[in-house]
Amino acid sequence: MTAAAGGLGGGGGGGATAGLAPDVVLSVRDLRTHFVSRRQTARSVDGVTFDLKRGETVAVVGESGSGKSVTSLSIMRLLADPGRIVAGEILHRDRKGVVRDLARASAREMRGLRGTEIAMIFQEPMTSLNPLFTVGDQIAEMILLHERIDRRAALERAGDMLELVEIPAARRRLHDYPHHMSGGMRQRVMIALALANTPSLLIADEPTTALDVTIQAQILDLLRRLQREMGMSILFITHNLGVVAEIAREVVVMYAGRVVEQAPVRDLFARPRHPYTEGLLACTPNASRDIGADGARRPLLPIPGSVPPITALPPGCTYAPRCAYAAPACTSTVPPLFTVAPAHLSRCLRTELL
Ligand SMILES: Nc1ncnc2c1ncn2[C@@H]1O[C@H](COP(=O)(O)OP(=O)(O)OP(=O)(O)O)[C@@H](O)[C@H]1O
Repeated sequence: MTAAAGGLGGGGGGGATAGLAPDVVLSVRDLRTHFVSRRQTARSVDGVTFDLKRGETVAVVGESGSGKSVTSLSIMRLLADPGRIVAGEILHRDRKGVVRDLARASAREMRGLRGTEIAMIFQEPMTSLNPLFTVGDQIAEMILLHERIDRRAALERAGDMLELVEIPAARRRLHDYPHHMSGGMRQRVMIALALANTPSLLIADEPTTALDVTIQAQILDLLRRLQREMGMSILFITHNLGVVAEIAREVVVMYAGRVVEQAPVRDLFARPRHPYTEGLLACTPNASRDIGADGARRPLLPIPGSVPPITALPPGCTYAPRCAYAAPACTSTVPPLFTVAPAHLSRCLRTELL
């Protein structure tokens, strides 16, 4: 694969970059990531498009298997074999204003970008933390990878990072091993590690899913504060629409590898326009929606059925087999994304019914 950075670098024009607004840090354009084997093709991500502005948060939401993680791993270029980006662009603007198409960046360029410009946090902190080293050493090591300072200065900075993520007695905890810490504290250490080099983009893949509700709220608060202070952009991956309302300004709803609805958070909650989003909202615990006009609690209703296997999608709208509004036309045509309101897209032939 050839490096495209030279051609796009500097934001000096050139086809793709020319259309990138100056406040956009990440522009994913018609991304297609497939897993092709001799027996079958999994179109795990099939035409995903969204923009993420500086200092803002976009949430990607959907049930298990909808393609959220494959989208984030495509951006990081950490796809497992035989996963390949087969089409589309992933334009990223670094802190110096240089725009690269990550879909075409070389492995060497990606190594330089991961951890400095683009960082990732996961549901399970132990996927990022090494059990054999103290948390201080791990954060210092991350800083030393990208900065020419001495070890003592790096450890000092690691202490600052632990303070930044509000770990009590931070400097003393530098010498702890990850397994000495609670799940919530480990998640804070992972955030410190991810933010050690002040990335322009943080990808957070279900970072609060494994935590109890109180700790979850604290971690979301922390991410919001750090985002305000550091000005980074966050791509937040979750299956939980309740969390989306807390953190994001814009939502991308995915189903079976495709975007089915995309809108500012408020509009999506006020008036979901795709039956799948309506279904997700109906099974999301949320105070304002759980209580009906009569004051009675509404039951949370799961969406019937499950996401179809990505290698055997039904023809037409892939949600039609589960959809209460499905009409005969839905099973013959893949609907395009319709603009149903300003900045609000829905991939449904019957959007007007909602
Ligand atoms: N290595 C792989 N080989 C083949 N198919 C894969 C591979 N990795 C992912 N897929 C398929 O891609 C589809 C999307 O998976 P993905 O992990 O992105 O879903 P997700 O929405 O993130 O779900 P979850 O919330 O469970 O992580 C799934 O159908 C999955 O089976």
